[in-house]
Amino acid sequence: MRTTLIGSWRLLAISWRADRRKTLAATGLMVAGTVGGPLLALMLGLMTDAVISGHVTAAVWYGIAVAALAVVSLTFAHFAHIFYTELAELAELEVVRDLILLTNGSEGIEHQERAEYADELTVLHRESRGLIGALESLFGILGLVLAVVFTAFLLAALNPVLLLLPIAAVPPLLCGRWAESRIDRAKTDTATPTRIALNLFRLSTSARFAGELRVFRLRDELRRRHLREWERASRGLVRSYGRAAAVRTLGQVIFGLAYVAAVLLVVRETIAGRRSIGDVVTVIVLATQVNQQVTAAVTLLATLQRMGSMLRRFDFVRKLVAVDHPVPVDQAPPERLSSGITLTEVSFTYPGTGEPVLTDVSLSLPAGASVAIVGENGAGKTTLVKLLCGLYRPTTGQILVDGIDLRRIPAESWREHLAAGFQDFVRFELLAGQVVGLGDVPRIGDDGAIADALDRAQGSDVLRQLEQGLDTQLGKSYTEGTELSGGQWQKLALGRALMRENPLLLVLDEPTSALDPQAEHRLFESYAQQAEQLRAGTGAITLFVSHRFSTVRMADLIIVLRDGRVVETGSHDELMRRGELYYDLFSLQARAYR
Ligand SMILES: Nc1ncnc2c1ncn2[C@@H]1O[C@H](COP(=O)(O)OP(=O)(O)OP(=O)(O)O)[C@@H](O)[C@H]1O
Repeated sequence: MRTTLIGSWRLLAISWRADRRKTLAATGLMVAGTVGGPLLALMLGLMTDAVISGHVTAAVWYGIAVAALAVVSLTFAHFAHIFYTELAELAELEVVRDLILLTNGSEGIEHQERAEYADELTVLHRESRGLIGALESLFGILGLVLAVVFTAFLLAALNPVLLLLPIAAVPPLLCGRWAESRIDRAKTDTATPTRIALNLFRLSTSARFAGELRVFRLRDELRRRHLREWERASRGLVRSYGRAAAVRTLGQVIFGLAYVAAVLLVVRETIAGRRSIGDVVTVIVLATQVNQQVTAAVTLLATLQRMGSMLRRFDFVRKLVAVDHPVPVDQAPPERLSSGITLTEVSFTYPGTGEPVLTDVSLSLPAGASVAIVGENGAGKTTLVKLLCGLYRPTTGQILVDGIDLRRIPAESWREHLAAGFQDFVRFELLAGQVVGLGDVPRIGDDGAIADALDRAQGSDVLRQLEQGLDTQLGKSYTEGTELSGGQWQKLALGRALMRENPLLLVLDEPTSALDPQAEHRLFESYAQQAEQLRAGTGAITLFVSHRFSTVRMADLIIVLRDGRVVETGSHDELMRRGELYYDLFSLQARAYR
């Protein structure tokens, strides 16, 4: 009940924030529409008595009142609906915006690794579509409360025993609430298979994976898996829907018996001459309305309860996303790096996993240096990069930027001083210029800056191949969209990484994996120049992760990772002289290319 009440209050607040005038209008219309019902029952009774006693004028006026009230109760709800729909659209926009902010506006991305976060988000996405129904239910309930009070008053005036009729409405309400909470629990229990089934469906229908799916003949396998997960989810849901329906029916049967008893009571009093025929008409109509009110209340409360649960889920997700700050966040990042970035005994374990991915990493990345991180697959290179970008926080140990604990620098401010090209870069389906310009949003329309960044990323050739240059729409989602090759997308992503002119840290995580050897070579020459400029400008560190040792050797400092530990650091020459892991990896690759 608490969840429903709090949820209703919050829903009303969302609606009020969205549009006060429309909220008031919708409430007024709904209240008038629902109170019209019991009034109509009263007028019908009075009209019947007027007809029987031969008071024609009174009967006509009562008849007009009945007609007017019938129009009010039948039509006002429709007018109110127009307002709800608009309000619900605005409210849904607010909820969707909150969802996007919750997912992307947080400090780190730890929460996105957690299964319970993904499950809650799956349910939230689905439930947020029900806002129109929820708002309608909320206003409907407000009107119903008034209608029930008014009906109870009229029934009590006829015979106080009839007040038991609304009381008999309590069992269906309780049964309805119980049923709804079972359904809610079933949704949470089945969120994991639902999410997996949705992912498999996306995988099976996405054009991006179509080639691989066909080559490996995965269609049937994916379909089988999708079906299995879907059946797991729907079996749980169907079972809970069945139980819920049985319990709801039980509640309605209890009320039905009370309804029959109430009508029989008034009929008996009328036969005994203590009541008029008009009273019987009034009671029959009122009792029918109580039945409708109860059925409506059960349905509306169920919707509200569902919405209350959705808003509670929001709070749960907010808590998951919230980051506790063990140290005050009170430092600005330096405008220029003077000493560099230091890691002291940094260890990191991904949320929800037991094994550390990085262990006791202590490093000094000097200001202005170009640094390469190498190591076998799974050694922890990308994880280290993500820690430096502030996407995760070390489980233990510290990262210091010119002596300032990174945790004390607001995440947003730190990221403003980063430029990054990731291994799993995003293929934004936008205009080509925007795909690059997103790297520095304030300059997204600055064609000169975009062309310059692309030039430094050795990606100007991509532009020349596009018919409308920077204004070419990219992506297969558009009929007119141009699709690019993997390497072309990567060049644009690199251009995006180079849009920011004065970063403190330029991160390039396998920036050349999709490029041909010539393009790669030109790119690294260009990086060397940029690293030089950045060194002179902001003292920035250029950090890149690469498996290609011919490029790695250019770095001032090479860090060799193995199983999450730093096993060697030094320049290419130093590491070659040492003759350990770096020497082995380098020699192996050199032999393979010979
Ligand atoms: N999001 C994640 N959740 C849990 N474990 C993860 C996650 N991402 C990576 N790992 C694990 O962390 C380890 C290091 O991964 P990481 O991506 O940092 O390696 P890498 O050195 O960059 O590898 P590669 O050269 O293949 O890109 C791997 O064992 C991987 O399974």
